[in-house]
This record gives sequence, structure tokens and C-alpha cells, in this order.
Amino acid sequence: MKKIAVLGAGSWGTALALVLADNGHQVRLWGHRAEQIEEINQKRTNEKYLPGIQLPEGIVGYTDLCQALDRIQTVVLAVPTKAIREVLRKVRDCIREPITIVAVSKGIEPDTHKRVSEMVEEEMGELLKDVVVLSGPSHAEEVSLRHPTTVAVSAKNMEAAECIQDLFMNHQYFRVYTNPDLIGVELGGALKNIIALAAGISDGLGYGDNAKAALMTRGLAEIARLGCALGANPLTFAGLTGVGDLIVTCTSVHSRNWRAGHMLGKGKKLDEVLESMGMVVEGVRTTKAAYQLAKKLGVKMPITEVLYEVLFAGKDPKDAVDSLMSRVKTQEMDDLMNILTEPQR
Ligand SMILES: NC(=O)C1=CN([C@@H]2O[C@H](COP(=O)(O)OP(=O)(O)OC[C@H]3O[C@@H](n4cnc5c(N)ncnc54)[C@H](OP(=O)(O)O)[C@@H]3O)[C@@H](O)[C@H]2O)C=CC1
Ligand SMILES: O=C(CO)COP(=O)(O)O
Repeated sequence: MKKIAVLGAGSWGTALALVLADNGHQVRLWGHRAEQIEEINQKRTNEKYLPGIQLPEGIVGYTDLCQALDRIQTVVLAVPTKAIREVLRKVRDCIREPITIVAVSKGIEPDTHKRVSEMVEEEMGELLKDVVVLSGPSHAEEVSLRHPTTVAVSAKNMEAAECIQDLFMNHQYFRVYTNPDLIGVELGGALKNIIALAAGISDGLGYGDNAKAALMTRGLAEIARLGCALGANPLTFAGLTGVGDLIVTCTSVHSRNWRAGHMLGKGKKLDEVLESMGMVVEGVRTTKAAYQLAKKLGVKMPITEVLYEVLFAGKDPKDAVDSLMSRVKTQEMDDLMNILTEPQR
């Protein structure tokens, strides 16, 4: 039995706290809203983020970050990517010994183009023992119902990743693989959110399965192109953190990214969509980061480019689809063959 702190009492932090508590660990779930933490401790529910779920006794809610981190060696970081730097700066003020951070957020930072593990390294410096990334097809809503789920963990230090594999592995419903390709694991989880937004738009416009299959397949091609330009192993994109997460996010009503896209396709404006969601839609910031990266590296990402125009330049979603369909003819496997035959960085 270990003591673990989970930072971020939203959907994913609470669902992962539940897995860890089911595995017999003592879990301190930190959140910044007093009334929500009181609800977790008094009623054993977190109705806003996981309606109808009864939380195990092994989870104790905290609003005081330093208390939550007292004598803790392993921290699960489950806040939106936008909040990571701010939260880690507070963490640094609470601890004296290096800790292991399990990073479960999915995104790329605009402008710096940092992956989550890179942001963690930058912010924690010498107070970081290891950063392990956990990613894969895993909606919090289904994990909290204890429905069978698979994820992968990755790190520069694979021994640390194996320890985290053991921590989360639950033989009834939560199966954890290791994957040594840290870059690929992080990029697959972050970039699929862009395609999920696009798939939601397509569904919102009333297009059918053909259009969504096209977006998912050609989306995976552009994820792999950018990923490989950044040093990922192309095979990772055929795994859980690549196509696996792409499937779950593009085809599920649980997905916040798909739901936001669906509203955009129905004609709502981005601001009102984000306001009405009440939960993080990571794909919006990641679209900006991927658009910038694609331009910088000269990587073709047509779906990301038109989505960027829809989100940030007022392009009509229907016109975005038309501009994708009217592109010059090309050979389907051209770039993919280059990825598979050229040595990766
Ligand atoms: N939900 C899922 O199924 C999965 C999510 N993820 C990833 O996990 C990350 C978190 O997502 P998710 O849990 O869904 O997001 P939610 O929107 O459900 O929850 C985010 C939580 O973080 C809190 N938060 C936001 N900013 C801060 C801050 N500055 N300080 C402290 N707490 C803060 C929010 O508080 P408040 O209530 O005040 O907004 C909320 O409790 C994302 O990167 C997402 O991509 C990964 C896999 C699955
Ligand atoms: O990453 C997820 C599932 O694996 C959750 O996706 P959303 O953030 O779109 O809900």
C-alpha cells in the first residue's frame, strides 16, 4: 500500500484516484474548490465531474496542497495542460525531496511546443525524480464504472514506468502496458484531440460514417507525419496511445473534444461552446500548437490547418470540409512510405 497524491479533482483525476483506491492505496485527491472537496469527503461523490459514481473510502479530498503532499513520493498530475505550470510552481513550494510525477494530461503547449513531460521537467528541476506519462483510450466515465480499459505508460527511465504500471494495474478492469517511445506516446494522446474536434464538426454538419472514417484515417496519417518529424516511432501510432485513443475520442459522446466539435458543426461559436462545456477541451490549444509546429517543420497537416482556420480565423465549418475535399490529387501512401523507410531522428 502506498500513499499517492492526485492533483486535479476533475473527471480524470477522480477516476484515476478511484483506480488507485481500488488497488488498495491511500489516495489524497487535491482540488482547489472547497465545496467540491467537502462533497468528496462528506458524500463520497463528485457529481459535477463523475455523476452517479460512489467514491471508495480510500480517497480523501484535500484543498491544502502542502498537506496533500506531506510525505508523498508519487504524484499524479491531472490538471488541464494550461494549468500545469501554475500548479507545479505551487508544488515546488511544498516539497523538499524529489518526487515522481505521473503526467496524465494530453496536450502540447502553444508557442513553446513543449510536451507535458517537458513542461514537468522544466518546472520541477532538481525536485523531479522521474516523470512517467500515462495515456491511452480511457474515458473517465467508463473507468469510474470499472469497465475494461487499457492504457500505456512511458518514461525516459523505464524502470520508473514499470513501477507506475504496477501501481495502476488492476486485473479486473484497468490493464497497463509499457511503451518505451515517450515522444510517440505523448504526441498520440495530444494530437488525437485535434482530429476528435474535426470528427465532431463533421457529425454536427450531418455528414456520416464515410466522412468520419476519412477524417480518422487521414488524421492518423498527419499525426504520424508530425510525430515522426519530432522523433516518435511510427509504430506507436498504431498502438493504444495512437489509433486506440483516436478511435475512442472520435467515436464517443463522452469525448469533450468530439462534443465541442459537434456544437461547432451545429453552428455555435467557439466561445459559447467552451463556456457551455464546463470541462477542459484540450484540442483547441493543441490545434494552435500543432499548426505552429507543422509550419515550422514543413509538415503537411491539412486537417489541422483547416481546423485552425475554423477555430481561430472564423472559417465556416462547411467551407473547411469543402477545402479538404478540393485539394489536389495525391497518392494515399506517399508520406507514410517515407516515414516507414527513412531513419527517424
Ligand atoms: N476526462 C478524461 O476521460 C480524460 C482526460 N485526460 C486528460 O486529463 C486532463 C484533465 O482532464 P479532465 O479531468 O477531463 O478535465 P476536467 O475539466 O474534468 O477537470 C479539470 C480539473 O482541473 C481543475 N483545475 C483547472 N485549473 C486548475 C488550477 N489552476 N489549479 C487547480 N485545479 C485546476 C479543475 O477545477 P475547476 O472545477 O475549478 O474547473 C477541474 O477540477 C486533460 O489534459 C485531459 O486531456 C486524459 C484521459 C482521459
Ligand atoms: O483522452 C480521452 C480519452 O482517452 C478523453 O478525451 P476528451 O478530452 O475528448 O474527453
